[in-house]
Amino acid sequence: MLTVKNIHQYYGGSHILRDVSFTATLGKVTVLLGRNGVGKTTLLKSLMGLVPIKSGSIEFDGQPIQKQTPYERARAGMGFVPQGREIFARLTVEENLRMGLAYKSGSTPIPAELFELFPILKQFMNRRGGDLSGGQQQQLAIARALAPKPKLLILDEPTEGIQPSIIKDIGRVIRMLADRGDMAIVLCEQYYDFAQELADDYLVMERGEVIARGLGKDMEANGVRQLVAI
Ligand SMILES: Nc1ncnc2c1ncn2[C@@H]1O[C@H](COP(=O)(O)OP(=O)(O)OP(=O)(O)O)[C@@H](O)[C@H]1O
Repeated sequence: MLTVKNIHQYYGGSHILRDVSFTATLGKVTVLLGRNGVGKTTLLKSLMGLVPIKSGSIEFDGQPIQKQTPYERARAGMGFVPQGREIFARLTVEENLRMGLAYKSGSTPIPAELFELFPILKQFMNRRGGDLSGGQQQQLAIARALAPKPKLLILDEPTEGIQPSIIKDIGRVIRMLADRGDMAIVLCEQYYDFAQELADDYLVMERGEVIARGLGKDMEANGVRQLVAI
């Protein structure tokens, strides 16, 4: 589904991503771990085309996409939940969800399934995004990314600053989406237990490089917890 090969990225003269390669597969959650500042967000932004890569290739659904704009990547079926959520605070929940459908035709309805996944959004449909709790905003950001039915969902630290009950709900949704088998999920996460519970595959980054990888079920035995401990 997603094949990343040998990508390098720089901010000015700083070499941030160093020869990063990995794949994400339909039906699986690929977890990306690493301490603060190792380049995880930069990697996710590179996948979405939000920052340019210097070299390497990104193939999505059989097509090279590294030259495509973020808009084209979204249209191709890549969904992104950014760090810090970035919902539109002054727009209502409904309007935020419609933003997720912005590149579809105007008549595309908001999928009813989103309200089964996150019932609170139905209840707060006319409330402004900025008036939701952090956890509700995170659910909204995930629902907005899901609205156009992506084939790949990329999430950047969805548990950051979120209360435990909502973290559980978000975890259940991620597992359910992966188990349906028609979506690949890339999850960047600092919360180790959450990451381990969801991981089918894992990658650990350090100073812009992938330094460890394997199956989620082997994370504990492989000492990943120690690798990412602060
Ligand atoms: N826009 C930018 N311009 C210059 N340097 C940047 C920029 N964004 C990030 N960096 C630097 O790139 C490196 C990687 O940052 P990045 O945000 O990708 O790390 P991260 O692993 O996602 O960290 P965190 O967990 O804190 O979000 C850091 O050294 C950071 O200071």
